[in-house]
Amino acid sequence: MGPETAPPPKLPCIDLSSDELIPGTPLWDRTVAEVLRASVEFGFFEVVYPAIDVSERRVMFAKLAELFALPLETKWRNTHDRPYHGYIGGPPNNLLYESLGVDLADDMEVDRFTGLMWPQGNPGFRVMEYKPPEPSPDAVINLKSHTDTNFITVLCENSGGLEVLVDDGSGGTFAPLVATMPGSLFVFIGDAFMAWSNGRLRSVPHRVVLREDKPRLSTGLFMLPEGGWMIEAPEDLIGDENPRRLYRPFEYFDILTRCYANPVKNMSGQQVFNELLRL
Ligand SMILES: O=C(O)CCC(=O)C(=O)O
Ligand SMILES: [Fe+2]
Repeated sequence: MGPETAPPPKLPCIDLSSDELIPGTPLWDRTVAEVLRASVEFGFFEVVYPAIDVSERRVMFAKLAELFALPLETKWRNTHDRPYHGYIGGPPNNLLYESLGVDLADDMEVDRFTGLMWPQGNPGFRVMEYKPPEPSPDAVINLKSHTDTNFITVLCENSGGLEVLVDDGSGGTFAPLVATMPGSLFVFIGDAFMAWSNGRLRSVPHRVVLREDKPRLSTGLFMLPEGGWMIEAPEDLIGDENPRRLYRPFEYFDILTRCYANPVKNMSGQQVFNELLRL
């Protein structure tokens, strides 16, 4: 048997598709309140945002499949001195998960990346491919449970497999994130945002489990703070609920390095924040 997963509960889904979603309108204020509530209660939400239409997504995922089909030697060219920014996965480490990162993905960086990989353009996102287990009678965890260390992650995926830890009143169970609309994106609050918000927003453990005999492709936009700055919760977020700062000031890349310094690959970001920074 594969890892256990709960049936899908009602998870937050926020509609950002309306042209009338303009700052200052009641619709804007209601939507902001929904985003805040989902970030506090769940630490993630689905976004209905059909700006990338279904056919564009199909083209993008076909390109990504070509990208991951490149020889390993080509993908290895995408190196980076920061953990989790270059190429990850592939043999001999993990046959079931691969990812390629493009840092500060402006036009120049995307050109540099595509120059390494390909002559044509590609979106400047970290892209992930998960291979189904072979043969695949059972579900297999392709990406183990973790919280994201950064501020905000936006995921765009071609098929299911993503699961989040939801509170079931007895320590939590993993529930599949099933997109309610074909154009949906998934947004996750990361540990750095949790600490910056003085523990108000939640960073939620999630994982990837493939149950179908079909590879999963996913692109992620990972919003990180700039290096070299000390980050701490603003005064406004110290109040009735949390009358003092919960986390020490931190420099983001120092924390990221500590997450990956652990020999058993990584302490989860949440563990690092809680063990090293919690006041
Ligand atoms: O495959 C995905 O969409 C999730 C990837 C993920 O959770 C991560 O890279 O932090
Ligand atoms: Fe993640």
